[in-house]
Amino acid sequence: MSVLDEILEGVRADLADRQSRVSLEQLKDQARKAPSPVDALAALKAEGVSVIAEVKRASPSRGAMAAIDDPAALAADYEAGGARVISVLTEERRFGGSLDDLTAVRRAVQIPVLRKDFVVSSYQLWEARAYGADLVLLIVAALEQSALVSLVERAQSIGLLPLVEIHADDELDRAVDAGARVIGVNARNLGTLEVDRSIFTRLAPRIPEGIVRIAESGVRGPHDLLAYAAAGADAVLVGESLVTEKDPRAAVADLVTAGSHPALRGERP
Ligand SMILES: O=P(O)(O)OC[C@@H](O)[C@@H](O)c1c[nH]c2ccccc12
Repeated sequence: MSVLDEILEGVRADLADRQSRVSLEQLKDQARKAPSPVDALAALKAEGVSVIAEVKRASPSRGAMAAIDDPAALAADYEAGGARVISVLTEERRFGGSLDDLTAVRRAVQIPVLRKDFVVSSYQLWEARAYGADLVLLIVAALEQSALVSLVERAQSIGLLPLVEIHADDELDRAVDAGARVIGVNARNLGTLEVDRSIFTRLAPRIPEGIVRIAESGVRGPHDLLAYAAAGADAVLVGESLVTEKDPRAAVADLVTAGSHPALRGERP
């Protein structure tokens, strides 16, 4: 079984448990009372390379990574450093996240917040909204095409912007067919956990004009951001190198400075 399959098994079990405790009607009610969504598309399309800074305690590839006692304070630091979006891992078993982290972060920042999880059901979209997310990750490799299509539509209909994640050519076609307006290329293969940054370089030129292109994983500092930018990234998603930093605010600011260099303006190879 691949790592992704193992993760999905745990995700489905935890989801069934939550569904037995909280009805969809209750969730929808909570979602109606949540703060209205922030315009995440505008944030991602703003000038320069947008930095999406991630709150992540652990991962299957690294194990425990950072303690993060106060995710809200970390997110506020990211925002102060110039991040345009905050990504919050909510998967519990392998990434050490929670929906409570999502709410804590939502309350601490003004910028859009992404629920980073393994979404397999529209129930999780309502959760994302109920706990304050503006964007939701949809991983093509984890979904049948019909499920991907309906989750993209459902997410949009409840005010969530879907970030559709791919790792291979056929997945790009599926993401475009599903109507994705924002596509993330994950340099990490979720089957094997290996990182290969050249995958973004290879896939980005094939992403149709008008779709936001995000490079995910493997950004260790400004140098990697610039390489992704040169390959056409509108935004980068950065986790490990920020959560393990002593001064995450300064680390984000360094990335933002690199990403706002005038030489990058209008770049779209
Ligand atoms: O920690 P990194 O290498 O900066 O990567 C961040 C992010 O791309 C990674 O956490 C991620 C990308 N896609 C995912 C899907 C599920 C869980 C995690 C991820």
